[in-house]
Amino acid sequence: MKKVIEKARLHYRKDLPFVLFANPEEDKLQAWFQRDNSLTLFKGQNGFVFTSFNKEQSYSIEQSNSDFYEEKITNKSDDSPDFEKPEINIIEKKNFEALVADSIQAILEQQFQKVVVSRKVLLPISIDFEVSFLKLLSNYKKAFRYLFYHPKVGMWMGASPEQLLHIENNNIKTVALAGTQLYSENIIWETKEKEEQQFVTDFITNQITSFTEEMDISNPYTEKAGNLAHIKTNISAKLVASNSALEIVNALHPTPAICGLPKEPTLDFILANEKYDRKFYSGFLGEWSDVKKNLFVNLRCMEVEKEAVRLYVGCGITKDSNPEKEFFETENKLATIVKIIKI
Ligand SMILES: C=C(O[C@@H]1C=C(C(=O)O)C=C[C@H]1O)C(=O)O
Repeated sequence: MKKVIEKARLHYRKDLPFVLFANPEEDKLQAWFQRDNSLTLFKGQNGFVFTSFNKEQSYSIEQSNSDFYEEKITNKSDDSPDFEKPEINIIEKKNFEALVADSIQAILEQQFQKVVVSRKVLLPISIDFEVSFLKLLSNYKKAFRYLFYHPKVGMWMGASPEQLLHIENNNIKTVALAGTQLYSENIIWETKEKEEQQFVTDFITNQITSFTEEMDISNPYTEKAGNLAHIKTNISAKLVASNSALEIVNALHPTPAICGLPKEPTLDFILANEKYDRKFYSGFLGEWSDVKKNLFVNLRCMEVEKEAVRLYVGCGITKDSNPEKEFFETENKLATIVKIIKI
């Protein structure tokens, strides 16, 4: 594993693009190191895809222009002290609660049924990205863990609990994930959370129906993600046409797990009201090849700069939401990613 981390350090010093990633439940670290610093648009070619929330930026670390490495993850769970979560900023809290209140109002006016609003938290610190990524790897084994760097895009890392799409041998798999609370032994979900998650399941199954047959939809169940719990439904089916993957991604993204229902008015609402650019947060990323597509939603992530990190968090709003409760939900999500920071 040292080899990949050292190679990443050298590549970073040379300002060359790379991505390191580990699939959920796998103790295998995979890496693509690009041979030059070109910024390549994603057009369905083999490689690693990195796409922004608004799809305006969609890039590929192309297989044909990169060296691939794979190593067993050997670092043990890191029990060094966690980075302390910053104190709550009263202005940020008020602003976010006002955004949630506006969202509820729009829902009551029947502009849409559910919207996911988010915020960004700036920490003026310089982090050790190698150690932080190692901590992320060992702390969130059930998540899709990654570190992406491109000199023309920046550095991002995260531990996503949410698969957008998996396609292999004409079998398609995805999930509907929503509803959040702190993890405990006996979790009870309220109607609000169940409804919020059902919106996602219905949207996804609707969007993929015309591309698939023999769809199988699991019952919703509780899924642990770090110290949080979500409601999850597994959806699988067979593809009716083998070259429809790009169309399916377009039909799915952005799902109501990170945007809203219906898609268009909620996207407009987010762009008009969040008042910041989500960039790659809640976009999608992952492997894309002729044999396999394995994409995840970019959640529980941060953007790493030389002297600052930006953390991105959001939550789903329905008519029954409570602004302060939703703010604390984003604080809990923040805690999962802040934990892995090493300065
Ligand atoms: C938007 C985020 O997470 C999404 C929203 C959730 C919710 O509203 O409960 C739960 C899981 C994710 O689908 C985030 O982590 O920033």
